Amino acid sequence: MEKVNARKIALKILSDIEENGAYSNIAINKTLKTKDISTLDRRFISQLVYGVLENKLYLDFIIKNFSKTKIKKIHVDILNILRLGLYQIIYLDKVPNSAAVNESVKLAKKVNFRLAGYVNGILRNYLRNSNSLKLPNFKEKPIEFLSLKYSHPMWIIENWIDNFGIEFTEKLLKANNDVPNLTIRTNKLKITRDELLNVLAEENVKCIKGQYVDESIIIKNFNTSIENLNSFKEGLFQVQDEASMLAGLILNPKENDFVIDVCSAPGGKSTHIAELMQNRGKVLSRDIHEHKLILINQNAKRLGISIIETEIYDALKLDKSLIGKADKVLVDAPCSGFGIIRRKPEIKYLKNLEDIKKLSEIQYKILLNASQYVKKEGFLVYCTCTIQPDENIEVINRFLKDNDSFVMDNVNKYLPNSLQTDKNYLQLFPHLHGIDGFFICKLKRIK
Ligand SMILES: C[S@@+](CC[C@H](N)C(=O)[O-])C[C@H]1O[C@@H](n2cnc3c(N)ncnc32)[C@H](O)[C@@H]1O
Repeated sequence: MEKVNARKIALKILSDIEENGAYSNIAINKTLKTKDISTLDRRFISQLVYGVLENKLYLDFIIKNFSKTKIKKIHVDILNILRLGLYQIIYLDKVPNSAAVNESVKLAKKVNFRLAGYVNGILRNYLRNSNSLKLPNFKEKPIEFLSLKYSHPMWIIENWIDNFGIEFTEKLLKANNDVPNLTIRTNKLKITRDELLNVLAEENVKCIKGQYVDESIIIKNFNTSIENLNSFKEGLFQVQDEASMLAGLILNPKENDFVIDVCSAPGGKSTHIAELMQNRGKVLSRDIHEHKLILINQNAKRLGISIIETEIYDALKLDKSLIGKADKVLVDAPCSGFGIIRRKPEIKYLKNLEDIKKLSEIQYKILLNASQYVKKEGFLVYCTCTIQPDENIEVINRFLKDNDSFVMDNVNKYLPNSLQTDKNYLQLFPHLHGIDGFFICKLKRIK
């Protein structure tokens, strides 16, 4: 195995995210898949990338304090080298401070020899004077304090305090910086969960049963690419969080149903739905992005599913040929993604309140079109991986106000005891449920 420089790889991934808008999970997987990297280095690279993204506002607060050059004027690689160095100093006990500084200086020399001294100066200055750095006082400036402590933009914190209260918000902010579980869904067309647990044990994968869903398995301490496992190649499972699996279970598709999934790529839910239907009937899986439809076909093939038909289609346009045709329709709408900040920490810095407003308009229009495809007595499930009420229950309330042919179908009958809710719909939060933040609501067409 060739010697790799984990910090250099982490730097490249961070700059790719910052400059090219890459998603962290995809950028990390892509890099780790193509390189022969030891388990230890994989873990270190992921830790560095996620650590910097999770704590970016706090790290930048420190840099602002010790740098004469304004943050915006610092070369992106040098800024990320500073963030990486500070992250190691503050959060990684196993990395000696001297190593964090020296390795950062070495990296800086490769970017621009003259800036190595600048990097060295800031990191050493922080080490000497870290005690002088104080966060704003919580009582006087709670939003600024929380924003820096947990590195979330102030507008999100204000919004969450308005919606959920301050104590709830702080717990949510803390959970958003935790490492999420890697969870997989047993492909029950091919294997039972118990059998899969044995197969994975033989492949030296440590795992336990999931918390809520019968087909779920949580993988522990796994740092090589999951796609290299034979069990994956043979289609015995699909990577999917339990929150997403619950959407399929709440839709509750039956054998020989006709199901339409209007925003379906990369096919996590479509393939689950097809499995729940015993691969009998039809799932029409649509998406606006053609390149993403390929992923659905690849997943379906690997999982041994033949009832999924993929089609490029803009869900904002009504397809008259499908009106009243489907037994069940799924709208897994494009959303802010604020339920999965643990998986993609960069998204908290990318969206603003205006984006949320625009998204809720799109979500409402997609829901309105999709509702027309549902047969009488058929069902419509609307879900998102966000916790914003304006993208979730407010979209549903607006829809129900305008459409008296639908009523809410209580989700409790599809849920385990530990997820029973006093609402008709399900809103999951990472700090309360230990899985992704997710919203799921089921509607029934009554006329
Ligand atoms: C939340 S993701 C779907 C995830 C998928 N259901 C799964 O479980 O794997 C939302 C999807 O909506 C798609 N999308 C966004 N706008 C769309 C539109 N106007 N019409 C159809 N699909 C759209 C995106 O390309 C994205 O794949």
